[in-house]
Amino acid sequence: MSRIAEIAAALAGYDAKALSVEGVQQFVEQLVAPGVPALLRQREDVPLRDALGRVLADDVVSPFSVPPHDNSAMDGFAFDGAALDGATGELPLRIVGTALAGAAWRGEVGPGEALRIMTGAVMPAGLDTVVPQEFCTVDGDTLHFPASALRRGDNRRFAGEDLMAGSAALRAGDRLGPASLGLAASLGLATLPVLRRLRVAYFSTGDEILSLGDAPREGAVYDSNRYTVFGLLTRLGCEVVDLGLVRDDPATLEATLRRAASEADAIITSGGVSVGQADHTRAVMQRLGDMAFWRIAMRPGRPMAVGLIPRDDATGGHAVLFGLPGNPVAVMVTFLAFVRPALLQLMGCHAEARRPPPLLRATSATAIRKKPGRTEYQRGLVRAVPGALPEVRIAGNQGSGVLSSMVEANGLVVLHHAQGSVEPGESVDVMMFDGTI
Ligand SMILES: Nc1nc2c(c(=O)[nH]1)N[C@H]1C(S)=C(S)[C@@H](COP(=O)(O)OP(=O)(O)OC[C@H]3O[C@@H](n4cnc5c(N)ncnc54)[C@H](O)[C@@H]3O)O[C@H]1N2
Ligand code: MOO
Repeated sequence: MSRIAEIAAALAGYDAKALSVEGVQQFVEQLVAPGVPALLRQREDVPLRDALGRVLADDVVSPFSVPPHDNSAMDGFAFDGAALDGATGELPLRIVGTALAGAAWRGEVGPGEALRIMTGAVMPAGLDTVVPQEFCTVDGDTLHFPASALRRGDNRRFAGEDLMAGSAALRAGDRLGPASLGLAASLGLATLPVLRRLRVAYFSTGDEILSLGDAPREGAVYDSNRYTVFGLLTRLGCEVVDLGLVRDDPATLEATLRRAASEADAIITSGGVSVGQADHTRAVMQRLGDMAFWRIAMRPGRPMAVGLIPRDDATGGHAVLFGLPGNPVAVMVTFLAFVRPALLQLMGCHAEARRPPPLLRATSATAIRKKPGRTEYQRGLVRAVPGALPEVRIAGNQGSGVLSSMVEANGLVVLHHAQGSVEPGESVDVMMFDGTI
């Protein structure tokens, strides 16, 4: 049985003509899963800066505690906080020396004494409290501060409060961001083991599409999808293979798909997956690969194809194909809903790193018409409202060819499958883009 038929047979209530968004997500997760282990074996060590945006191959265990010693969180004076017990009014302490960050203080600090200390300097044994210098008056070698200004233990940072020796600092499958790089650096690591970057090939189809540089022609539009897809893949950290604009001709389409499958782990096409008569795309995909053509209960993004295109070599491997609908906003929404999680899975990310951006609750400033029975994604502009839920306003024309409203928007209002129309003032879920798409 083909892999597509196998997954379809195992999914309760599967209907290729009426799939829910969640049904597609489950299907795609199962489709890409068998390809993941082979990719996980391909790894390299890279200098720390080059690890930004890559997926970590192994857990990183902290070889020592960070910070390595108890230290001061403030510039001020360290002392034994027992002096605060029952104290009222001004507390006098005798200053016996200075501890600078980076150099341990070797002397003794006894009862009634304090040590001038800088932020980050090691707390000497027996001292547990730091009074910030703003609270203090210094008179010769004597220090005064109001006892009520602090409590015992204030302004001391504990050894290991960031990382304990032996604890997991970073987890295999993490997507490494700026904080991860900094954390690795705090452990003294100059390189990190990362997984191979995922290679994704993409092309556009359609005889009415123009490449940049072509003269405008009646009835034709410029190829915007290839640039949107480039941006989406690059942000995800993929290596991109741009196979250009492909004419709607079976031989060229077949040659391009074969090349894409041999060069890449995944393929993204746009256009030609609906029911139009002139489209050869569907037929060629079906002939070459193990494919499903769906109508999804969502808007935009109703028609979509998914499948496996075998490689021409002897490995028996295949590339995962996502045939996205041609309309430019449908490309972005189907990418966010289905392609992004699948590519993150292939990249070796663990389940948490594959999650979609969290949904934010916002008050709709606009009436929204919506039929129950499909998931809708409307472009919205969210703004903060002091003391209340954020407000979201539907941005511009919602036609699935209208990219300008996507540029204007900062999030997608997610109208769930069973949800109906929304009145102004009702609250809705919004998925903020936040650098994701
Ligand atoms: N009778 C039906 N017609 C349509 C249906 C349907 O179910 N029944 N679905 C509609 C929906 S929804 C969509 S989405 C589109 C998807 O069609 P295709 O994937 O076959 O895409 P095309 O027909 O090739 O193009 C659709 C639209 O997008 C423009 N386009 C295509 N590629 C690009 C590109 N690279 N850059 C910019 N714009 C592009 C193209 O010019 C068309 O306007 O089908 C509906 N029809
Ligand atoms: O998928 Mo079409 O409206 O979803 O653009």
